[in-house]
Amino acid sequence: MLEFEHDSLAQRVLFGAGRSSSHLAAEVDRLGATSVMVIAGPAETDLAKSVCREIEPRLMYSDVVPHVPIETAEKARAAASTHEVDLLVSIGGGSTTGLAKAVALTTGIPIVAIPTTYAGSEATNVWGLTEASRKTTGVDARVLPTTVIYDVLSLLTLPVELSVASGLNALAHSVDSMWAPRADPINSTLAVEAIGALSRGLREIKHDSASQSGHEQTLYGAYLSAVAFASAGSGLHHKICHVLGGTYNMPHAQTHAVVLQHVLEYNGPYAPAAEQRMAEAFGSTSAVEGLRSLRTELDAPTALRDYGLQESDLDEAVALVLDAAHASNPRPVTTESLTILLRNAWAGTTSDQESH
Ligand SMILES: NC(=O)c1ccc[n+]([C@@H]2O[C@H](COP(=O)([O-])OP(=O)(O)OC[C@H]3O[C@@H](n4cnc5c(N)ncnc54)[C@H](O)[C@@H]3O)[C@@H](O)[C@H]2O)c1
Ligand SMILES: O=C(O)CCC(=O)CC(=O)O
Repeated sequence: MLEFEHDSLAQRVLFGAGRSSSHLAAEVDRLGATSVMVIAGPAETDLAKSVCREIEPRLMYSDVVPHVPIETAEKARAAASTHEVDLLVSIGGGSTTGLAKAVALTTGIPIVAIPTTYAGSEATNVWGLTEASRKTTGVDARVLPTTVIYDVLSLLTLPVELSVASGLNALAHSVDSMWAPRADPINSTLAVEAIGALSRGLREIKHDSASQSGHEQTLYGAYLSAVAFASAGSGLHHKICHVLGGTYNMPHAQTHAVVLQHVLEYNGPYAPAAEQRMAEAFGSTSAVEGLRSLRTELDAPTALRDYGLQESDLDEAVALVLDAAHASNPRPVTTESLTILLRNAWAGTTSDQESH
């Protein structure tokens, strides 16, 4: 029996290599904006100047901080108010999009997002803010960018390690969508298509870090993944990464890249239909094996301890994730099972090697 409720988010998506500048000018015109605030971190300033060459921004704003601390959000909101901004343009990764969303959340100012990583925040109505070492997330229609402009040329500068980690962040949106609280046949289908595109694209990028077709496939897969994630919600994987990012200031993409294999190994046997569909998308006999061999080929990040998590943080992290873990998970999550999962992710060992 097929029975589900599905909400699709309305958004304009413009995809084209070398088109970001003209697409942005056309969108500013279409939206009738007269006071544009461009948000781009210091490393993306030159790119932003180039992308904005056909418009006249009122303000170029570069105070971007990972995980959007509330103080950073408040300063950006004040700048938007001082300059009577009527359109936000974010040019950068998820941290930059996240800051634009924080401004939109309290002001309702529309966003045009031009992503430069595969994080996918541009396609979701999810916001995140960090206050006193705790990350809060929420869903609000005001933060969904009105328009997303994808230009693969803005991603060719990504170092291969960051492409891999960020691409695996996108892959995690898809895999987790297969068992997240609002998983349904529509978001599962998007997720499966995304897994195929991301696997192909990332292999091409690993072979040639400036491969345009590799980045294009990965960008397409990242968009589909984010749409699936926005629709299906956060599953166990996202709950874990949310705690690790917000509480221990772990780097977002690398954390996702490490944790994904452990969550897939944990849940896969308890979700056989999803596992089978993902296996086909990976072109493998099982999803677990498909992800394992992709990660090996990509030389993906393997251990959370390499990214700043201390062994002494693990017990607290387990407790925080358990508080947030959703009952929809296909396999029950207990203190013991989560401790093993997180300890393995911390040490970079697999469930059959068990770290102690
Ligand atoms: N709200 C959502 O739906 C959602 C979804 C995914 C991620 N996020 C949030 O996004 C943040 C992580 O985003 P991220 O992983 O993109 O990291 P990021 O935006 O912090 O960027 C990581 C690094 O990559 C650099 N960079 C970005 N684009 C580049 C390019 N094209 N070439 C070279 N360097 C480049 C940046 O300068 C930065 O140093 C987290 O805070 C996460 O919570 C939110
Ligand atoms: O915007 C946020 O910080 C919360 C959503 C998020 O980070 C999704 C993810 O974990 O990739």
